[in-house]
Amino acid sequence: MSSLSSVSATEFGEEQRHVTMIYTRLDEMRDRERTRLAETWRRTGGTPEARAQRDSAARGHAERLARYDAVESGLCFGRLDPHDGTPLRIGRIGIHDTEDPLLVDWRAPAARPFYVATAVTPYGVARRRHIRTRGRTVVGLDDEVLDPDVAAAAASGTLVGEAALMAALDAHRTGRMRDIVETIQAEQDRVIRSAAGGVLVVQGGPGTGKTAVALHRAAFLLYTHREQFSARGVLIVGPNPTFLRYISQVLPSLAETGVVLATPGDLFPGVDARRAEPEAVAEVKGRAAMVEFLAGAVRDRQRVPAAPIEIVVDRHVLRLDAASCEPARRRARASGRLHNLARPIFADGILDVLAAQVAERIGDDPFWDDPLGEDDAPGERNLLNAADLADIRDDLAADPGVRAVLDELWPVLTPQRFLGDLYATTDHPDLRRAPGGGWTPADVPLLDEAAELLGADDSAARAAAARELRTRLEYAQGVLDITAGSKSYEAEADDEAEIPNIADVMEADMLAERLADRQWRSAAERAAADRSWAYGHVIVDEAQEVSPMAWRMLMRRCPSRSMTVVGDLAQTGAGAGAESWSEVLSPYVADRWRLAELTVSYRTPAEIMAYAGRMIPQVELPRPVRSSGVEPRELTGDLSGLAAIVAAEAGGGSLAVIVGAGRFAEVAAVLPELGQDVEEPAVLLTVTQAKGLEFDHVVLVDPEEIRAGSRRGVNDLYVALTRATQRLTIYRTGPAECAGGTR
Ligand SMILES: Nc1ncnc2c1ncn2[C@@H]1O[C@H](COP(=O)(O)OP(=O)(O)OP(=O)(O)O)[C@@H](O)[C@H]1O
Repeated sequence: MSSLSSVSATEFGEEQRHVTMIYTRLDEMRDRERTRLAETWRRTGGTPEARAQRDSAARGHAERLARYDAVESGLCFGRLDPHDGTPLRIGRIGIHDTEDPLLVDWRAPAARPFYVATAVTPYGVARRRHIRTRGRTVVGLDDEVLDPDVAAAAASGTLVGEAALMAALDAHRTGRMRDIVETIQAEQDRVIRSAAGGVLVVQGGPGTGKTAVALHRAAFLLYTHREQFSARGVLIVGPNPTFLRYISQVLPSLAETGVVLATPGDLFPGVDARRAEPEAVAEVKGRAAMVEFLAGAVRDRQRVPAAPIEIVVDRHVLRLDAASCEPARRRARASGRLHNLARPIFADGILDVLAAQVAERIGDDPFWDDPLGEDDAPGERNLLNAADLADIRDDLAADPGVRAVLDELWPVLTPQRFLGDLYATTDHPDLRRAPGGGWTPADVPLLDEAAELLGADDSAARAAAARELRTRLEYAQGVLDITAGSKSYEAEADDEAEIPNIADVMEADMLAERLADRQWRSAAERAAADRSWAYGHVIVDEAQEVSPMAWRMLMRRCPSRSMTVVGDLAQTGAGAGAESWSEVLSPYVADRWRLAELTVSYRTPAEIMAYAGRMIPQVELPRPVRSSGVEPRELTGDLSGLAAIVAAEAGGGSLAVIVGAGRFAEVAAVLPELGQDVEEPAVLLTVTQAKGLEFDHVVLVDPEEIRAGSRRGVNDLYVALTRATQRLTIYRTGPAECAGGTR
């Protein structure tokens, strides 16, 4: 077992000197970036390409500066003393002094023993030290001697850096999640450093650190595969904007900024899905059956006339009916193209039908079988040739009446128009709604599905891209010609003859590609604006809430299937949420996914966990790592009593009042000062809103109503019971005669 050792004043001083040296080096790095940034901005003018290069260089300097600022607090937090060799300091980023590492990045392989070494498996480490700092001052050192000879060395379940861990867990919550880089536990470290490829599912009860682990894994992957993942971007999906705000500071504090945080409702660029709708409707929209429903609705928009249609073109009355249009529809469908891309085939077929009717009227030769009388040879029945027919088709294609009929029979559709029209006309009772009024989060996967079914007529965009590529190629060729010219001139000096020139190492098309890649927007920004962007890695948090339709959309964003799926099936609240990971994943990766389980709850104290165990004995709970010494209390009273409790708690750490959705309005009326901004000291939330969050003190109103409130009421109650880090109050609103009383 590891043992704590006392630290002498000399050692304290030595540690302070080293920490000061690291900060001095950080200051130098910062100054250098600041100077470079200023120099870059001073460079003005030049070609558009030179300006773009300057912008991109400036962006790089600014990002590095921001990174150095972000790691200021707790820059160096650990030290490993090997049995032989020099000690290693572990910190938020790697810092070198000439050859030697002053500070090893926590993600580097050399830092790993800091998180996983135990007395049983010390990885060559004799001592592990947690360094606590305030500002730049060392305020505490916690040492563990990893001694395999100490008795009872088989202590499994040993907490790594227990003092530092307990200090972190007991700290007040602020409404912003903190990183756990100083106290990552061994089972968490294994998940964080798991290989990037394939789908990794991280299952664990509330408070086991799933979110924390997912975010640190993002930082680890970006560090380990920087090229690959910063070019394609990493997407982190969370259940709602409040949750994303709650976790938004973690990656910046780990000096990683190039990550896209989004809810599933944010993933259709150009659509702001804020409209609310009943859970039952969202559930219907999330079902896998919507795939067929939408596909059927697209086919329904590929029509033939139910009754004959007449179109007047140049005084000719032309007719279309089901029989004459059916071959065009068959041919368009058989092409296998998506709806919008198959429309030209359908239109061609219809124009053929109409052109034939016009030709029959104006080109018919009544004397075709006896053109000059007597025994003259028969001619063509129709006087028009192929060119005449083509002219007729062109005229028809431009005719507004014909175009209107084509739009009626096979309209070119955007996903928004298609879905809005479908909702307005469907006889599905849950889905029918008037046009307009915006989109809900559950509409977004349907818009995405519709986009896949409809296809974009991107011929104009492709032509523009081809034009741009030509321009880039010409420009690149120009650059190569100029540098090749300057080479032959400079090569007169012998010593420069060996210096390779850009024209020697790069073809024009390669250079053109580089120029295209070097965009001024970051990969994360470009990804967020592009529906068809393929991310390098996708992390889905609270993944149990994701509906089958939303999974389809997420999988489209990650064709490489390099994914981390984080959740707890026992907490599923959404009607369309998951009950089994294999059910969720098998359509995409069959059984090729791996499971990691987290078993220890770092949030919920033993007293609250035991209480939860009594309330919901059917749920298997994670093992709490600490106790608060405070038993949950049960109170009964009316709603004004609730207001009194909230008022009495003011200033005692973060507080959340959690209610079932059905009681929200009523409770909000008596607690008007409470909003939903989790950075405020006290908030009022529904269970769904509280998912993934935590507070020092939770007041849970009428738990039995939450349990009875939905098909997944037990899961909701489980979520609500496990949000507190210190204290839990159960408040039951009893009959009037109990008003204000407690029991
Ligand atoms: N190794 C650790 N060191 C310090 N704090 C930790 C550690 N692991 C988890 N925590 C803390 O425990 C709390 C719960 O973590 P987190 O929110 O990641 O759990 P979760 O499994 O996602 O919970 P839920 O299922 O409720 O969403 C957070 O405050 C987190 O910072």
